[in-house]
Amino acid sequence: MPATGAVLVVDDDPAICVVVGEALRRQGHKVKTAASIRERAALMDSFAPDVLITDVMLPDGDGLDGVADILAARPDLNVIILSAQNTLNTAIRATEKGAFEYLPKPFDLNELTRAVSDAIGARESEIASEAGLPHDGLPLVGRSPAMQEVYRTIARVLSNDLSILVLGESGTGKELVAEAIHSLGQRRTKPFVAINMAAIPRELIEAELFGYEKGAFTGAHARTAGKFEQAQGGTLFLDEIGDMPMEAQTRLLRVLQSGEVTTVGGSKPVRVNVRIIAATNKDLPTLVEDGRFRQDLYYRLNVVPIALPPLRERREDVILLARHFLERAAQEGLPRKTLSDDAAQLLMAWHWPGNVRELQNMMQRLSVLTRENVINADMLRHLLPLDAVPADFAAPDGHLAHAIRDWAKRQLGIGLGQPNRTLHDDLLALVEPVLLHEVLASVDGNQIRAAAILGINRNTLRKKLTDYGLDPLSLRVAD
Ligand SMILES: Nc1ncnc2c1ncn2[C@@H]1O[C@H](COP(=O)(O)OP(=O)(O)OP(=O)(O)O)[C@@H](O)[C@H]1O
Repeated sequence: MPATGAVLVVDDDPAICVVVGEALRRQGHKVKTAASIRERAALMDSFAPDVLITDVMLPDGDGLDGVADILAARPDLNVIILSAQNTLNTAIRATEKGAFEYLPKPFDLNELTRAVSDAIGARESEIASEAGLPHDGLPLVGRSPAMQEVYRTIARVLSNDLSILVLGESGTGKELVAEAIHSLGQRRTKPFVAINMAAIPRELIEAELFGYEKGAFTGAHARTAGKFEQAQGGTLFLDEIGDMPMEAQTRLLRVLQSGEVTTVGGSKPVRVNVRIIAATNKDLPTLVEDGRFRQDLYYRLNVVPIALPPLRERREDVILLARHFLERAAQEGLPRKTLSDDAAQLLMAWHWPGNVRELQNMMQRLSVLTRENVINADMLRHLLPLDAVPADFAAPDGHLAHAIRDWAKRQLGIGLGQPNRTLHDDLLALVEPVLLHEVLASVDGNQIRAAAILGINRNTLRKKLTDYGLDPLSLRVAD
């Protein structure tokens, strides 16, 4: 039996209070709801919950403000933050305030109820320290679910020294993630040192990493500290770790195990205290299988993996990133440019083989090269290889976006003056059954596989099928 307790749900959306409240009551929890910070304060005293679930944007202020004070008075309380502002900033603020869990909206109800059970079960909940982290100038842009997952993991590793392995194609932001962990974490006053295994001749890697003594090899004129020593107290970023030669891997493993480095040609070990963040665009398990990467080193580095998906798998971030880079160019003194709707569509349709780096370069070029202030699709086509967008790729997405725009315009026209419209749900009710049907049909009605492809929980899928009256059995291919 999962542990049960008293839960206070604070959200100004009555629908969320009802749905979440019901789900928690079904699990045996006692639930009360509040719609504002004022109501929350009153119930904190009279109801004394074990878990507080609170939204951030509340009618009378920021739901996160005050959470640290509540926790100071009730250190045993577990706080779960819900937020529609799905940025790294919110994730970090939530963790800073000592929140047990942060769930971006829209959240999965099963995930929320599980978080409540975990919170009540975990008497020793890990409350992150009041580190006083900076809130401005956060480097990572993007609000896609994939980036939110990245933010949540970053927020969780700021107050510890666990080794991180950042995975992702070239240009997805792996180094930026490493820098963010360093500059927001407890080592931020110490050095961040990066070394790229693919950029250094193989025979020099050990000397670069561990340093060398005078005369260790031709040209070694003086004792030189390696990257480990340079990063003392801080963070060492080992980029392209999959390209590290085997001998260097063995030596690296020994350093990680002993916490000591010995320079090339030296004999006296030096104690080092560095946090390791490694990154690769290679499939390390395959390299391990092929005998090209040490399995023990892989396990040592892969304590907390952070996977950055390619940009084409988080298209909702493309426009946000594009605008961010145009704005940055403007701040650097280049003319300020904006994107027209059709330019934005074209950018969304491109498959971004070079990921965020490609998008960034493109925006910089546009800032310099276009004379007009508004960049339209024709200018993009003229200047950039975007006319190479494959027809079968761009067209369906483009048509879909057009269709949705037309539909939304129509609905907004119809709905003028009518309150309580539910446009978002109406659209979902139109498109979701089609998506579910196609995916289920592609896997012969197998709900487990369909849920995996869709990236949603199996129970969520089952509920949606019931809601839409879809029958997966009818999709089975007859033998
Ligand atoms: N989410 C993001 N928000 C803002 N800028 C980003 C983001 N992701 C990447 N960038 C920018 O894109 C460029 C490429 O990112 P980065 O160098 O971190 O990628 P990488 O995955 O380490 O690439 P490589 O594997 O080629 O070393 C950088 O200039 C970085 O600042």
